[in-house]
Amino acid sequence: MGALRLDLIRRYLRPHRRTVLFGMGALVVVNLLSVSIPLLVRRVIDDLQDGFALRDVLAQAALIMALATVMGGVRLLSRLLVFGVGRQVEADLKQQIFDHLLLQEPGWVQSTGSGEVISRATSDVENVRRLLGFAVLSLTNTALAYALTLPAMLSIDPWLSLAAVGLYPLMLVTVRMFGGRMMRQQRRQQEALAGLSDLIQEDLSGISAIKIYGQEATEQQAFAGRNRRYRDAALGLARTRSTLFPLLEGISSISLLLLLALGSGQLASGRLSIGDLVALILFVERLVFPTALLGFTLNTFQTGQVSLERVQELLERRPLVESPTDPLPLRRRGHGALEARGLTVRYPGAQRPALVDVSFRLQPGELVAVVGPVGCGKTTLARALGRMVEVEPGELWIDGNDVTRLSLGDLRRQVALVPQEGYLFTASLADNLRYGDPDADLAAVEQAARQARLEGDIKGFPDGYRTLVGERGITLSGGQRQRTALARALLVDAPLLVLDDALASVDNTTAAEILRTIRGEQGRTILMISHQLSAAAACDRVLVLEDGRLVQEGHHEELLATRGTYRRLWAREQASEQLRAAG
Ligand SMILES: Nc1ncnc2c1ncn2[C@@H]1O[C@H](COP(=O)(O)OP(=O)(O)OP(=O)(O)O)[C@@H](O)[C@H]1O
Repeated sequence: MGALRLDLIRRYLRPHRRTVLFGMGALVVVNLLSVSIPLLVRRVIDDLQDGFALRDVLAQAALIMALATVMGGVRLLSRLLVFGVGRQVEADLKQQIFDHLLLQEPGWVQSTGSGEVISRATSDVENVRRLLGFAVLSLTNTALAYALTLPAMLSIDPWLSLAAVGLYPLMLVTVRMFGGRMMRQQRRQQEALAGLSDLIQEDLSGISAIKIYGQEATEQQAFAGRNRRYRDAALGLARTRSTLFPLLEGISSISLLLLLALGSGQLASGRLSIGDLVALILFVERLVFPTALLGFTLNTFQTGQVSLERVQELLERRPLVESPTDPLPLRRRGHGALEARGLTVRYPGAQRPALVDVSFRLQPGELVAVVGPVGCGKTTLARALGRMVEVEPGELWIDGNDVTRLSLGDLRRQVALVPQEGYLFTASLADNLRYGDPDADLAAVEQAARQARLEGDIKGFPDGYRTLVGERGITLSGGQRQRTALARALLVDAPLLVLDDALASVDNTTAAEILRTIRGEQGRTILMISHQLSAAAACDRVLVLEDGRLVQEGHHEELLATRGTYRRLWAREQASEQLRAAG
């Protein structure tokens, strides 16, 4: 176990210290009451030896019952208070993690893996909740139980008391031994269950592929394997539990027997009253639960500790791309002038940069294509413009402003990025379209849909703009998805529009119409990344990238007349089109 992060525990508990203190106070009351009850019972029994007075006995019994009831109520209160703090910290942490995740750049989320991030935001946070709720409560309770009960027992008969609780460390050791195994088995069972649900989810999403390739039997086998693993994990856990609990009961019964055997000797010799013996029995019984629980608590501390660190590591991760602390004020829509001055972008951990010393200028209102072989850095350029990857100061300028000096919010209002695969949220089509501007009215939404040539498709949808799309909604075709993503970006009305192969699934005539409309209506600068050189031919200018470098720049005709990458790519495209036409 690493060093106990008391600093973190304190930090999480600080906002709730009053509640925690109240909870602890309640625990003190509970433990005082639970020590006083056996002492009262002892007095009643001893008084009975001197003669039976019904009224006195009834009065004492009523008092004991009242104390027991108060104790139950206060115990409940202490649990509600301390467990409530655990739940509150859990809710706060989840919110904090979620807010923090939204600050991270997309590349980090992709490289870390959503499974890892989700596990930290859920299971680790739950372990922290158990540490701050259950573990804190039970540790305090055990400490108080021993601190108050043991002196009371020793005052009755020290040797008998020590003999009775002498076996209790054995109980602790047993729980520690089995508890560790139980936790590992619990984790294995959870993982097996997660594996099972992952497979169901994946197979349901990929059901078409399973059918096309006739892989039902393979998938059934895979499922049977995971199902078996889950069953074995669950059985293993049940076996450990059903060994541990009888063992604990056994140790506690031996303690009791020892107490009765030795105590009856003391009774016979008159060194112990019946009341003393009964009180000792009640005390010994009372210590069983806190002792056994201490073992589980130590395990909870151990896992909670690891989880605390994992959650903290996540929360301390600084996003690579952050808003400047003193951003330039930007009050109006810009003109969409863009300039790259020696732009160089390197992905974290990459051997070589994805963009190297790229320089170019775009005048407001220009339509410029970016082309180049696969992996030459086109998408990276699009990401750099929206600062989805880190850009060095002074290398990228929009309307004369260094992009790193603009707040990320302002920058992203100036640059609308349309990716090849626009993500659709499970919501109405209208809400998906107004995602970047939730207050946009229906007229604006309709205008954007018209500009992106999506209107005709929407008329064919069951509920028009109210049609549910995304995971749980209707499936849109590739072209419809792309035009939806484009309309979403148009609605934001940014002066610089970056299309990352965003019209690849749209036919050439429609794509040309869309481009004509969107550049004409609002005076936008458009940077169009494309795999199709025929689309680039219609642009004002073409930038040609190769191996992350800008190798050519000019109009389509000009570039064709020059020996170089563009002419090579063009020849290749023509050849493959001829092949397609022939075949
Ligand atoms: N998140 C990332 N981390 C590390 N390297 C990356 C990352 N994304 C892209 N790269 C690398 O950077 C280089 C440029 O990639 P980029 O996606 O910009 O190329 P592209 O021209 O858009 O490719 P394509 O034509 O396939 O769309 C490639 O070598 C790619 O492997």
